[in-house]
Amino acid sequence: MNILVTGGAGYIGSHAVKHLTACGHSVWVFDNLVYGHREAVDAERLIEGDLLDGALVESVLREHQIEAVMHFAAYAYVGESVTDPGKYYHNNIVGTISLLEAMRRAGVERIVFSSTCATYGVPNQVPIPEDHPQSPINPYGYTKLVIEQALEDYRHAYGWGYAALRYFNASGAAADGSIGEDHSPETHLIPLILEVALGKREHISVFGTDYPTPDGSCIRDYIHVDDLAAAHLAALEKLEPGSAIRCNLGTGTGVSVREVIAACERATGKPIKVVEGPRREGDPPELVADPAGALAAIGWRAEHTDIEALVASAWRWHKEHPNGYAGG
Ligand SMILES: NC(=O)c1ccc[n+]([C@@H]2O[C@H](COP(=O)([O-])OP(=O)(O)OC[C@H]3O[C@@H](n4cnc5c(N)ncnc54)[C@H](O)[C@@H]3O)[C@@H](O)[C@H]2O)c1
Ligand SMILES: O=c1ccn([C@@H]2O[C@H](COP(=O)(O)OP(=O)(O)O[C@H]3O[C@H](CO)[C@H](O)[C@H](O)[C@H]3O)[C@@H](O)[C@H]2O)c(=O)[nH]1
Repeated sequence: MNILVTGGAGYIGSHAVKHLTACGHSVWVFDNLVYGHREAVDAERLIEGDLLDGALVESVLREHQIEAVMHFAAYAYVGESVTDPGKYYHNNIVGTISLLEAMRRAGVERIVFSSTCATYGVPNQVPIPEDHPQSPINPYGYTKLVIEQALEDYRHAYGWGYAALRYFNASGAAADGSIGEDHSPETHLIPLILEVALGKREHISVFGTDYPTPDGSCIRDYIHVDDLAAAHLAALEKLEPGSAIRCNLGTGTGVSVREVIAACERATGKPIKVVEGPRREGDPPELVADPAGALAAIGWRAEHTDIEALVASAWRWHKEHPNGYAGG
């Protein structure tokens, strides 16, 4: 299939591109490289451009006879979305509508969209099933919820098939060590801990030790990027005209911040200095996916379920690329 991957030079998108290509699909990457990395993808498959340029997107869709879009491109810093909401509403909503309209003009009617567990807000039930109310607590989560609704409206109006995949905490790196996580600035827990192991950072702060969890730190569901990539293809293969797939992508197992730190110590063989800090605003105590919906909807379940092995895959990338892609 001819597939356009927006945001394909970013962390999760580049892993999806690698997987789709390995499975024999013809993949084109559309990325403005604001946060993405040229080195993360095959240069011949990279189209540099912005989603807000609808005419360019339309011409790319037509030229490469694109049959389906995987849409990863977005801004994804929760904290920044609170302090600079316009940046998020503009890029994530206006940018996506620009993409959808270009697809409409070019006659492309299948899309797999990167949504997030942040659309649930503070859950009233854990593990979280797909029919849990969606009530985001930050602008980032709202932008993703708006697009979920837009996709439903396009399905209703035009008979499109779409999948909204709500990821939990994307983590890990490709098994062959070729690509990995390189966000700048980095805010995610695992790469920050690994920077301590590399000697680039003095300590890791635990954001809150008084949560109502067994060890007092927050619990999350860490899902390997290779599993996310496989889920995207599984969802795409299920898409029919008029079909709507909404599923959580997680392992179903919660891991606390302290447990992640301990797994990093084991995987790296290095002691990690920990500083206990206050809670970070907007962090729900526990976010864990109910994975049953994804198994039923797209026949997918996470294969990387061991946190130490997941961290080890990330460690391989960070050890070999201590300065990320910039270091070669
Ligand atoms: N990282 C996570 O844990 C997580 C969890 C849930 C959902 N998501 C979602 O998954 C997607 C990918 O996340 P990621 O961690 O790989 O982020 P990332 O920043 O590494 O990748 C996003 C890519 O999109 C590109 N981009 C952004 N706006 C663009 C635009 N207007 N036009 C063209 N390209 C544009 C960026 O340059 C970047 O390469 C995002 O939509 C994010 O909201 C991520
Ligand atoms: O230095 C740090 C960084 C994080 N944490 C904690 O580690 C856990 C994971 O934090 P991350 O920042 O790695 O991930 P989030 O759970 O905040 O964010 C993830 O889930 C969000 C939805 O809530 C968004 O989708 C976002 O893109 C995705 O990375 C949280 O409990 C956080 O408080 C720390 O204790 N110290």
